[in-house]
Amino acid sequence: MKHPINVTSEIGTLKTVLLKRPGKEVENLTPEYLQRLLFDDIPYLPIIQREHDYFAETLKNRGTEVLYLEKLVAETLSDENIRKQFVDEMLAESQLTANGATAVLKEYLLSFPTQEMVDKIMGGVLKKEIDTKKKTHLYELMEDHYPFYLDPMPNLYFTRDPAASIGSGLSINKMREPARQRESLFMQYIIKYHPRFASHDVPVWLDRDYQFSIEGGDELVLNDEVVAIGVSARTSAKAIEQIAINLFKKQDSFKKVVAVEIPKCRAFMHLDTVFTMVDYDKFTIHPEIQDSNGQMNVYILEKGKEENTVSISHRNNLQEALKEVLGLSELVLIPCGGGDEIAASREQWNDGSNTLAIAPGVVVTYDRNYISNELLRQHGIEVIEVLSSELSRGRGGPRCMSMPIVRENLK
Ligand SMILES: NC(=O)NCCC[C@H](N)C(=O)O
Repeated sequence: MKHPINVTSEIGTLKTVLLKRPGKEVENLTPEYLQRLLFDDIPYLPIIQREHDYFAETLKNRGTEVLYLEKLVAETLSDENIRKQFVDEMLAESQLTANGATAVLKEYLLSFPTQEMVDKIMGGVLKKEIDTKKKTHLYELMEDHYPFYLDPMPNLYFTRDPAASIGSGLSINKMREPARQRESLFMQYIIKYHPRFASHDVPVWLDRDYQFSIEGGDELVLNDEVVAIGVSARTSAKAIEQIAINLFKKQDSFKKVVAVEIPKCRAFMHLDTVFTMVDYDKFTIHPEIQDSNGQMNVYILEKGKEENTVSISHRNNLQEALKEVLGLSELVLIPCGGGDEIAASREQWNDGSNTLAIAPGVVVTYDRNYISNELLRQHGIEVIEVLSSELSRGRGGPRCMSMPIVRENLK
């Protein structure tokens, strides 16, 4: 059987992708905890599901195999011992909001059939679901208005971020925000125990035990030699240097990691919210990541002379740096919102720069970003629009909502 992971570009024809259909976790959002759970509003579940199904159908209609995270996890946990081990680990990482809840929660979760258990872990467990027994301890008698034992994971439909396929392996990410840190545990189990992956010894370039954060929205595989990684609010310079060292050592096709520094703010949380690749020589960009002279900090990391080191050189122009590393004489940056101050800002907020390429020059985008979409078309890109009223409330677009597992290699 062929190796189960193969991603050697951002734009090669998308053969297999991992999605997560939004579920109960989205309905467990309340205004009080929105900020902490990294949402700006509460999506309406039936509509966000309809929009997500439309997104999945769009990909399937173009020949992409769609895998669902929630199904892979349930399949992974079909063995009783692995299931118990997973629940233990998940509970240990869940910073339970009441002392002594672990044992009772474990029993509760394991009482469900596996798929229901997985959906419950993802959706969150309310205290009132299991608070039936007589309260005997002081802490149990104390008034506590926090509703959850296990927090919901509403950001799971952004499958891009907890892990990223690079070449034949992946990074399983230490995520920056507490609200998302448990998400990458699912991928760790899938890679280790799911029959599709387990027997293939999938290389892990950086795993979730690494001390410094990195998220998939910052990791862009430009070709089989070059990876671009955003230095962002979510991804640290230290993790970038370490993954570069590991990639140069273990996967010999990768020669360069381009670290692109972007402003550290909520609207630009990952590199892919302001910059994506749409064709061999075309990228979307949100103009605000460059200064008034069109400059920004870009660092090129290459294998160092000593073992486990990198050599680093600085550039201050993204377009020129990309031409250099990709060996191109011309390269186009297509500005989000056409560069108009208001349109750019509005459409970037709604992920106008966050395109998912499904083949060279073919992208999936949100329908609401009509100015950016039109501009992409004017540059010869085929733009396939998907519905976005509710999906966009989580602050991520088509690239964020998809984790490529297999892409065709570029010729
Ligand atoms: N790659 C991405 O930019 N993903 C979007 C993540 C949105 C999510 N609400 C978050 O704040 O992490």
